[in-house]
Amino acid sequence: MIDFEEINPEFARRYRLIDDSYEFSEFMSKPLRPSIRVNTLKGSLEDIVSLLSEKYKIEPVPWCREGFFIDIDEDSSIGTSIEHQLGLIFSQEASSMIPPVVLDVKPGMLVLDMAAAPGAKTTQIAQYMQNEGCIIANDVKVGRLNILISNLQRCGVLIARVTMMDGRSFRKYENTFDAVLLDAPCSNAGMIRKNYKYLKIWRLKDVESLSRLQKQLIMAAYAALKPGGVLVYSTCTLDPAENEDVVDHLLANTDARLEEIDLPVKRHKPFTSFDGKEFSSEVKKCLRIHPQDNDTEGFFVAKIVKEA
Ligand SMILES: C[S@@+](CC[C@H](N)C(=O)[O-])C[C@H]1O[C@@H](n2cnc3c(N)ncnc32)[C@H](O)[C@@H]1O
Repeated sequence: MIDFEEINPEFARRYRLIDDSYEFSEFMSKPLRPSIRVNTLKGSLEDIVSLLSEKYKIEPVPWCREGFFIDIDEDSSIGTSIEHQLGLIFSQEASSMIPPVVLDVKPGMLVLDMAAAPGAKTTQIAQYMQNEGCIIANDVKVGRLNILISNLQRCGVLIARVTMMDGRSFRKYENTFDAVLLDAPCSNAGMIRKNYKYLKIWRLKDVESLSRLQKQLIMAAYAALKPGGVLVYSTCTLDPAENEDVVDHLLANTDARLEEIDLPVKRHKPFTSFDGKEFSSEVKKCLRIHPQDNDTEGFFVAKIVKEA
């Protein structure tokens, strides 16, 4: 089993406060189950699933109709498969399929994906919109935008306009978007199962500066949302400073409201206080997923609405 204390004592100290269970350490030490999302912009779900079933053993992801765990040996990569190259499937971690499901977009909407690269969620949103409407797919990093653009092209997404802006500057587009996804930059603790490098590079001071950035991004995302619209905030980390604290900041400074996330996903109770800070009891409506809950990455999702 992975020895957090030996690899990164600062991480071990912090995460003892977040989840000190044996199961947490056990699942953090296991490699992730590979999973894919079927891209219905390139064919029907039934046809692509039947094609995949001829080659692979697949098992549905309970919370995403197009998601499947896929039984491949560790050495073979989905990324080089013909199905992936043709855009029929997207290699995507199962918990990361949740935010677009919760965003609940419709064809014809104007949607902002504020931190979009490399585009797993943009392509998922586009398939739910059936390539009708418009998605502003934004990111601040040019190298990651190039990967986003190639993913959009591979998946047949026709409705995305790619922008390269600091997400915080979207605050000037007040009340503009029908739906906004902020899949925020984070300390990536949820991704340790994918690669132990995320454990080695984790620093508490980064969590603190990311928390400040996330609070500014969520305020801009909410400003850009139309009344009556939905904002989804998500991270692949479990630190309350990057999750409940950020949502609490939005609730304390705006008229934002939270909604329950009703999906068949096992979950942990959100923190209503941490590190001497109290949060609004509303944050109980957020979805906090620890790796042992569903054998996935650690993940956090909040569904926020702006009154019409
Ligand atoms: C968790 S990743 C997004 C993953 C993406 N949503 C997906 O599903 O493929 C967070 C992204 O935030 C971007 N980012 C970091 N700071 C940002 C900022 N100030 N404004 C907009 N994007 C930013 C990073 O470049 C990174 O691509």
